[in-house]
Amino acid sequence: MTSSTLGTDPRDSHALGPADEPVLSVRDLRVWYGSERGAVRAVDGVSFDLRPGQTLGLVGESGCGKSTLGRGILGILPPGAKADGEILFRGNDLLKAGPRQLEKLRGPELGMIFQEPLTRLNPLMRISEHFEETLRTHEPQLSKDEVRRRSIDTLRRMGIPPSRYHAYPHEFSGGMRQRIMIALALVLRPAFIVADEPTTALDVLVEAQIIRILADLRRSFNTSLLLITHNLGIVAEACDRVAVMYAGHIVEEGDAREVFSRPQHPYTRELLRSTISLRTTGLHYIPGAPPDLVAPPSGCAFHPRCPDAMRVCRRRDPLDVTTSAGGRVACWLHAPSDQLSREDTEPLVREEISSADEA
Ligand SMILES: Nc1ncnc2c1ncn2[C@@H]1O[C@H](COP(=O)(O)OP(=O)(O)OP(=O)(O)O)[C@@H](O)[C@H]1O
Repeated sequence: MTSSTLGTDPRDSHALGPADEPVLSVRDLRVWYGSERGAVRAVDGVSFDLRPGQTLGLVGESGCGKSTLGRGILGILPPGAKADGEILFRGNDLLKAGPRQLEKLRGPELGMIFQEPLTRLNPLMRISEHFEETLRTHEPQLSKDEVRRRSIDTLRRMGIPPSRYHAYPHEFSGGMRQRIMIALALVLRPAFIVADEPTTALDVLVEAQIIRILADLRRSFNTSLLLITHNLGIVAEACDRVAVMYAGHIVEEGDAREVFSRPQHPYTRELLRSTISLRTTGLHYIPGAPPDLVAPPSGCAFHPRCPDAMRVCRRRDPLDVTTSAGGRVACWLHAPSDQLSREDTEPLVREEISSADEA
C-alpha cells in the first residue's frame, strides 16, 4: 500500500487487506514532554496491534501515559511534545504524515471521542446542522437526502429518535449529548477510534448504555477502538483485549477475559485487587504512587511497589515474554530461567528498595 491510499473513501477502508491484518500497528512509540526538570517520558517504547473490529481497553493508574498514547496516535499532542517510533495506520506511518494529511484523516478515518460534550457541540447549532457540517466537510459528494438518512440512522443506533434531529444541544441530557458526540464520530465510519474516558462524567445507567453501544461498534461498522478508561469493569464488558500501562510502558497485554481471570503481571494483579466488585470485601490500595516520569526507577519501573520484586528487577529492564494464553507480559517473574542468575532471583527487600529510591 502506498501513501496515496491515505484519505480514500473511508467506507472502503474495511475492504483493504485481509480481516486479520492490523488496521493499526504501533511500534516502539515514545512520546515525551519538555519540562524544566527534563523530559517527561509519558510513553516509553509502546508497541501493539489492533485488528479491524477489535476493541482494546487501555488501563492503568492516573499519569501512566494513557491519554498521551491516544493523542500521540491521532497526532493531537500539545505543542512542545515530541514523538518517535512508528504508527502504521493501514500500512502508512502517521508519524511521517504532514499536519495537513493528518488533518484530512482525522474524522473520516481516525475518530475521536472525548469527555465534555457540551464544550464540543456548538450551542447555537441544531444537531442536524452539526451532522450536515461534519458530513459536508468530509464527504461533499453526499446529497442532502443521504446526509439526513445517514445522520438519522447513526443517531437511531445511539438511541436518539429522529424526532429530535432538529433540536439544540441544550435540549438533551448529558448522557444524550455524549451519545450525539459518539454518533458524530461514527457517522463518518472511521476505521479506528480513540475513546478517552468517554463515560467518566456520566451516571451508571447512561454509562452502561454507552458501553453497549461501543461494544456494538464492531457489528455495525467494523470499527477498531482504543478505549482509555480507569474503569476495569467497562473493559471487561466492552473489550476483546486489554493493555495495562504503567509508567509509559505496556506491562501486560492479552485477551481481556484471560488477563482479568489470570493476571500475569504483579501490577495487573494489584490493579484488579484495587477495583471494587460485587465480591469485594475490603478495598485494597496499591502502596506508593506511580513514579515521576522525568526520572523513573531503574529496571522495571514498578519494582519499588512490587510485592514480588527480585534483585534483577531493579537492575535490568524486563523483557516482553509471550504467555501461554497468547498474551505478553513484561516481568522478570516470567522470563526464561537461563536469563537469570541465582542472585537475580533473590527477593528485593524493602530496605534495598528505599535506599535505591533515595539514591
Ligand atoms: N502537556 C503536558 N506537559 C507536560 N507533562 C504532561 C503533559 N500532559 C501530560 N503530562 C505528563 O505526562 C504523564 C502522562 O500523562 P497522561 O495524561 O498521558 O496519563 P494518563 O494515564 O492518561 O492519566 P489520567 O488517567 O489521569 O488521564 C504524566 O506524568 C503527566 O503529568
